[in-house]
Amino acid sequence: MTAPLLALEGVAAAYGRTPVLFGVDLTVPAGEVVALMGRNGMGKTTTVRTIMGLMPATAGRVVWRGRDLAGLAPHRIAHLGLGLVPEGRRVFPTLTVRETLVATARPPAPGSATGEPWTLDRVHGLFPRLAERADSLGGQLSGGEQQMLAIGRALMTNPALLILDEATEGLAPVIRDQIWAVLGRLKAEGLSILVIDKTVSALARVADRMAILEKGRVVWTGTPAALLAAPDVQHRHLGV
Ligand SMILES: Nc1ncnc2c1ncn2[C@@H]1O[C@H](COP(=O)(O)OP(=O)(O)OP(=O)(O)O)[C@@H](O)[C@H]1O
Repeated sequence: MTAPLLALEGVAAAYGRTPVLFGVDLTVPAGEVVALMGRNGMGKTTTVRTIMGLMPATAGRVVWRGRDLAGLAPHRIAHLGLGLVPEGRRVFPTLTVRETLVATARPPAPGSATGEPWTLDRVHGLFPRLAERADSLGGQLSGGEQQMLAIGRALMTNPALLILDEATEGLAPVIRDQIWAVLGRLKAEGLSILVIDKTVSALARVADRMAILEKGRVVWTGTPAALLAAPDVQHRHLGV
């Protein structure tokens, strides 16, 4: 069996003296879409921050293609092929859309190309709105446009794994639908994706496997079909 692209093995993390993750086990196999779910405050964003090296794991390991990422700075981790679409989008307010996309462009990390490299034209093909807004400053964009830009910016780094933290939160339904459609296209191209979101039905359509985080631990994993067939699990762990 080949090693998974990303594996979290018993990962713990804390804010100061307050532990938040208590041993997270999570695997993203190459070419798969994994959904990470959980109610507010259960540790999803903290898990992402720990993967990206934005905070240290106090126990356990984050392993990328068999390599322990402990001690690597966030930019080094990103350069290995992890592309983050952060919660809250964090677009650069004083750069134009074009400048943002060009400034973040990188070739794929060695051995991690999953298809045709991402270019400005390819990102515009995915999000035509970004072409129309190419000369607008990040700070002038609507929430939906900022989200498209955050995804385009991550794709321009030619990631082997795209990580999206609440990428549809607070957006109009029509924009959410566009983003889910884009994730479907990226999956069809073979990109590996770790997606955090609250919309179970949309996640179930795109994901190969799903994991539920509760109080800093993964308490359930399974297929979308298994989750959809288990309303008690959804009710107990997701409050839906
Ligand atoms: N900077 C911080 N300092 C202290 N505690 C924090 C900090 N950020 C998050 N926490 C706490 O850590 C826990 C996990 O938060 P986290 O943001 O990882 O959850 P989440 O599952 O992503 O939630 P949400 O869906 O609300 O984004 C929460 O109890 C939260 O209050």
